[in-house]
Amino acid sequence: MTPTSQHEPDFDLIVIGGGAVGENIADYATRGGARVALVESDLVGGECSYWACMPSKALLRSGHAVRAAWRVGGARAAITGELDADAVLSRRTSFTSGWDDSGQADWVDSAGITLLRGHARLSGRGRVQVGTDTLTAHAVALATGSVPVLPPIAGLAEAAPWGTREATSADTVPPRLIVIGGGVAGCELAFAWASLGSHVTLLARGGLVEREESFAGERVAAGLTGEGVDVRTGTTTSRVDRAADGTVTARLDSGEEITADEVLVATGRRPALDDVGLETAGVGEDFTVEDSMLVTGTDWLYAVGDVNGRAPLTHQGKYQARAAGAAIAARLRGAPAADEPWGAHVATADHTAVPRVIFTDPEVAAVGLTAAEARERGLRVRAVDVDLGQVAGASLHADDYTGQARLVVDEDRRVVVGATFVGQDVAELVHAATIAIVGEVGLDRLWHAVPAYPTMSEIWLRLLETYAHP
Ligand SMILES: Cc1cc2nc3c(=O)[nH]c(=O)nc-3n(C[C@H](O)[C@H](O)[C@H](O)COP(=O)(O)OP(=O)(O)OC[C@H]3O[C@@H](n4cnc5c(N)ncnc54)[C@H](O)[C@@H]3O)c2cc1C
Ligand SMILES: NC(=O)c1ccc[n+]([C@@H]2O[C@H](COP(=O)([O-])OP(=O)(O)OC[C@H]3O[C@@H](n4cnc5c(N)ncnc54)[C@H](O)[C@@H]3O)[C@@H](O)[C@H]2O)c1
Repeated sequence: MTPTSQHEPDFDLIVIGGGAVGENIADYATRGGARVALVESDLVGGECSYWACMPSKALLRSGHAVRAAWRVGGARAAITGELDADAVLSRRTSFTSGWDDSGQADWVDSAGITLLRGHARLSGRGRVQVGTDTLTAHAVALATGSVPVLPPIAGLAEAAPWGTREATSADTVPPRLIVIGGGVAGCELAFAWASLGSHVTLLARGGLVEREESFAGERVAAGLTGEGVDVRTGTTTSRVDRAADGTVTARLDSGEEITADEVLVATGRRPALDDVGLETAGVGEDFTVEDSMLVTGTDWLYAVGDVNGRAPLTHQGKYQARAAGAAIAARLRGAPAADEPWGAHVATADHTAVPRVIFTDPEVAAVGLTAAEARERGLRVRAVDVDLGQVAGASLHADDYTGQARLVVDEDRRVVVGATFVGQDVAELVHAATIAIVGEVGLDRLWHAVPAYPTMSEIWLRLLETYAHP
């Protein structure tokens, strides 16, 4: 990537894709002194701002607030009406700025980044085509995100189902909704629309949120059922049809048919690599990246965020972007990259310390490895489980609070390698666990991290006590 060409290229760095990740690479590289162009074909800000994290969490939040009050004696009496679905939808819209990206485009401009609108395509080393223009750069970063996968269910494509974009931007509540997919998006959106008054049927071919500890999926299923969702696990959908009156019918392998007003498909995503010209860079779609996000086998092409498939979450993509943006700027200056593990220019935490929060009720907040994953990696681990409801802070938080916490402890190093909390409002508990894992804080030292009384963080004390006295 050394700037050796005879003609100075148009930019030091061209970033393809202006989602949260692309914006961050561009920003960090610009701060490091690079001349950067950011190319976006749709809305600057990408999926997270307009059709994913922000609108989905806004759809969920109002229902969580009402249930939280309902669970506290005294506060319950103050709830005298129903959730106002129209107001929830309009609050959701405010979080997307009405799907208007001018605020984010202004920020790009103010950060000194050149914003180009249009579809970008690689056309060889350091060359990017945008419309009829071909631009050159020392380095190119792909931050094109991911696209939904439509499963091969007969009739499904013709039935024009909702994807997550439609489910996060709809402005009316379908009276009946079928959700296909029991992963994170399926569970969150089933919960959101049920809380807004839709009668939701969730069709999962296995269990729910199966990448997490199994108790997480079981508790999420109970939460969904409590919200009125008809949860069908271990179910295969063999056919979907939309009738002339607009209703949709899903036929299950059992022969049962379920009819609804809309069907949402949330069955996973794949890297967005269609028509990006990867072949012109001599790279296959099964590429891998180094920890600085440099595509293996190249010295100028980076792939950051959902597109590299490492940890498809906004916070993790932005973390990769900070590392990659700074690494690119350093390399352009001819400075050595800090690419040793945990250095400033690498995303080491992707391998061992990715935090995940599922914003259903109960919430699931987890980081690092599940017990099963740790064992698959050959670690000798012990799982320590504690009932979250035992903690004084939790019982104050909500009457009859129920929840569960698990630490996964590496018995050889006596450090935490995984943690999972399931219960109302546990999202904020996970960062302490992330710090313990990243910092490799020994269990003996963790005893000195005293949780304030009476907070839910006292769960840490119970977990350490249970570890010491199983
Ligand atoms: C329903 C849902 C809810 C989610 N909730 C959360 C959450 O709560 N927390 C969380 O951490 N993560 C969440 N995620 C995941 C999160 O949305 C993604 O991890 C994140 O958006 C990835 O950012 P990105 O910048 O890599 O990709 P994207 O946000 O997809 O941005 C990529 C951008 O590139 C543009 N682009 C693509 N190809 C080209 C091209 N050839 N030329 C020019 N531009 C191009 C696209 O238009 C897009 O704007 C959720 C995902 C979904 C589907
Ligand atoms: N709170 C959050 O952080 C959050 C929320 C939503 C999405 N996301 C991100 O977005 C990504 C995509 O979410 P997702 O839920 O679509 O993916 P996912 O991979 O979490 O879940 C996909 C689900 O679909 C199921 N599935 C696949 N094919 C199927 C079929 N033919 N029939 C029935 N079920 C089928 C899978 O078994 C799995 O349960 C996630 O990986 C996550 O990174 C994050």
